[in-house]
Amino acid sequence: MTTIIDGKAVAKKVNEATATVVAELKQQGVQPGIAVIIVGEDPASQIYVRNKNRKATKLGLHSVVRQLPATTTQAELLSIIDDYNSDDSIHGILVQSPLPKQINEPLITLAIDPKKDVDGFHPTNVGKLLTNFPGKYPVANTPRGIMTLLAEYGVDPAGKQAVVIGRSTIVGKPMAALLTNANATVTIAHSRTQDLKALARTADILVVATGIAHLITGADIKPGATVIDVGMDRDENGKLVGDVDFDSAQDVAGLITPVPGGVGPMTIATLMQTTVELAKWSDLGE
Ligand SMILES: Nc1nc2c(c(=O)[nH]1)N[C@@H](CN(C=O)c1ccc(C(=O)N[C@@H](CCC(=O)O)C(=O)O)cc1)CN2
Ligand SMILES: [Mg+2]
Repeated sequence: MTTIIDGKAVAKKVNEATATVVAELKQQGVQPGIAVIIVGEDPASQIYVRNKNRKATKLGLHSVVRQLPATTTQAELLSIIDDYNSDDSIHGILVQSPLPKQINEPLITLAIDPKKDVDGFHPTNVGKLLTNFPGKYPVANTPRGIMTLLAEYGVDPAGKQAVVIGRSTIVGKPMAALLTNANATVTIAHSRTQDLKALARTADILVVATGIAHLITGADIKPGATVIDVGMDRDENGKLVGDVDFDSAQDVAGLITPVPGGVGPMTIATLMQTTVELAKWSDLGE
């Protein structure tokens, strides 16, 4: 029997908890605020940003979307980030990725106040994650959301073999750090990994974040493994599919996330959760 992990249901649960915390914070005179900056007209990014704004407003947050033209310069973007860094009504700042090529993305990440870095991409926060630093700091929302899914479905990473395919700053690297901190034995694989599929078959927990449609099939999965598909790809008919071939994989996996409806919904739910935490930590000094 394979369990299909219901990301929508878990996201709903996370959002309900967030709404409760927002109501408590408002009683104490604090309204958590998020600013999302988007540069250019990438259609997928437009949808994600609209969904973030809708969800934030629905949960009672103060939500600002700053739409900038694709021709925005590095200096202009830095100046806008600076404004939000010193705006007390904003607790979380997010610059939607990808950015146009004239923008130096690492320098943008560095410009965000680490205390308002709701994506958890600032090197200060990445360093804290990597060192399993004590205390409170933001962690990248997609991998954090995946940890929430694992916990909800009773998958304890401790002592397990985990393979993370993909080494991005948004998913692969923070995912590997979170699994390591949870006492899994973690291997990061990527496009230069030799015999990737044999490695995938060693995983008790397999996280796939490559952007290659159907890279992993049932034949590459250890029977009973937990398979987490972060991919959002288009197949030859333009249909949204994952990096895992769900049809063949679901016969082999113990637990598996679908695309859509698995990891995706957790990204925005966890983003809202993180924004509210940042507000709590800064305004209530927690
Ligand atoms: N600054 C950031 N940029 C980007 C991030 C990020 O975390 N921070 N992540 C992605 C895009 N993303 C949010 O920004 C995102 C992607 C997917 C989903 C989602 O809900 N997916 C659904 C399917 C949606 C569809 O039908 O197209 C699902 O998988 O069920 C939410 C947010 C890149 N940029
Ligand atoms: Mg404040």
